[in-house]
Amino acid sequence: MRSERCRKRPSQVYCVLGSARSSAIGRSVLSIIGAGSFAYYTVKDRLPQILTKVIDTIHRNKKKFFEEYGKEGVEAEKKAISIFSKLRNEMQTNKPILPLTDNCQDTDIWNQYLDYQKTLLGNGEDPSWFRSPWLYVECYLYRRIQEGMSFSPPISEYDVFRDVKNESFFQSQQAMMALCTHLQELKKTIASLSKEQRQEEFYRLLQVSLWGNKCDLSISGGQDNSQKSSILASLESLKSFILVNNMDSLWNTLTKGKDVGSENALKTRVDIVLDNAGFELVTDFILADAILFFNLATEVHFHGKCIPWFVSDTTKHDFDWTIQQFLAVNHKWMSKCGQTWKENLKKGSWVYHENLFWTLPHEFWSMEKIAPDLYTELKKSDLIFFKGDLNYRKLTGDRKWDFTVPFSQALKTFHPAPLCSIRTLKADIQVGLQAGIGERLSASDANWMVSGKYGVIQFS
Ligand SMILES: O=P(O)(O)OC[C@H]1O[C@](O)(CO)[C@@H](O)[C@@H]1O
Ligand SMILES: [Mn+2]
Repeated sequence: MRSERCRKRPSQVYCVLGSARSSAIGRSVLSIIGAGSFAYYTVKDRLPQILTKVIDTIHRNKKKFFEEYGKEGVEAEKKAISIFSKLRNEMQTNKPILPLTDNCQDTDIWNQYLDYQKTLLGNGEDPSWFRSPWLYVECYLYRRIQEGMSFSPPISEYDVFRDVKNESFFQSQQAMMALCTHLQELKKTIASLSKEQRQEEFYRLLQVSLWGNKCDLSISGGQDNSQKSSILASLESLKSFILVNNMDSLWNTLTKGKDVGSENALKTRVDIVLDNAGFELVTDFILADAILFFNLATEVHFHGKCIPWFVSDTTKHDFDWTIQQFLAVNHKWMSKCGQTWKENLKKGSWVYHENLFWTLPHEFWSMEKIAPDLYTELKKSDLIFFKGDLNYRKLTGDRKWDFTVPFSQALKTFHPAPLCSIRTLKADIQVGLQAGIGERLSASDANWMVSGKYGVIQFS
């Protein structure tokens, strides 16, 4: 039985297989083997914890399913719980990774990727939960959750992370209000701002968007991780935690050949590959709003996920829901923001895109082969922001690069347009550092790569 989510997807071009094989050559991939690594801890503790929360959420919604679908809804609840309990057991007992059976648009790509993983292991051995690349297994879990829901009609369309995403949104409302107020005040004074002041404001909002990335619900195992207070006041003190800060390159890219402040901006397109819904998404909206308002671009294109992903990642529903919340809230500046954002979408100066590639396990350097339509779309951009940790892992192939390897080298062949990662560090991978920095941090703080305390605004 195929779920709506599977069926209604726009048809997209995918080439199964392709050059993924050669991409594995070179640096070794972060693997789960070896107790003590962050990858091992993720699969041993964090992912089962997330799955347990999924089971609890489905159970908590039993009444709602009954009200919506009657007895069938309750049957579906039971079925989903049984599927996910079995899945948790597979994971915890290190069973082989199973092929998908749900017949969606990306099912074959996933299954061929599994075959490919098998060839990498050799000796006819099957990849298992603890004997596979970390990035692959973690992505696979979310795809299995999607499959489990598709086998549980009529509740298949239910987003098992919606409750926790919405809760986290409401927890950070104060911080959102502060941001919206700041933006509206900025808009009032814009005419009197010099080029340098505009630049300073742009930098401020970039940093807000960076620290917004602390708030993901995957690192916290699904526990509340929202931004409670205004982030603006903390920016100065957080500056020293930005390990790579290429904000000048971003400003130069967006202002090159332009008279900043003039109304007649040349057609310029910025893309934001979104990460988490909730506070982070709002920081991205604020940044996107300011980019248009400062005439740094004429269009902002957002890219979201087709299925619930890494707990808090933004889907189309989250995107629309967030704007709806802003429109409905009883706060002058929040609703003003909501109106502007709704109009932007209507006018086409904001555009939302979906593509299945974002919920595949592939490194971005295989995008051109696997999802050529998406690669072509991104080539139209003047600057692409990649938000968050998972995007960074996919940009750099989740490889054990030396800290000083240039970012553009770690991207291998992925160069659709000038791009920038805005990411707090939550996985043990980092490139493009000045010599000695990585070693110094490792000596003073064993968790510096996974705590979310450090960040990068890294341009290529
Ligand atoms: O929302 P983000 O920033 O992509 O982070 C996702 C999380 O998933 C991971 O990539 C793996 O669990 C972490 O490194 C990170 O905490
Ligand atoms: Mn995320």
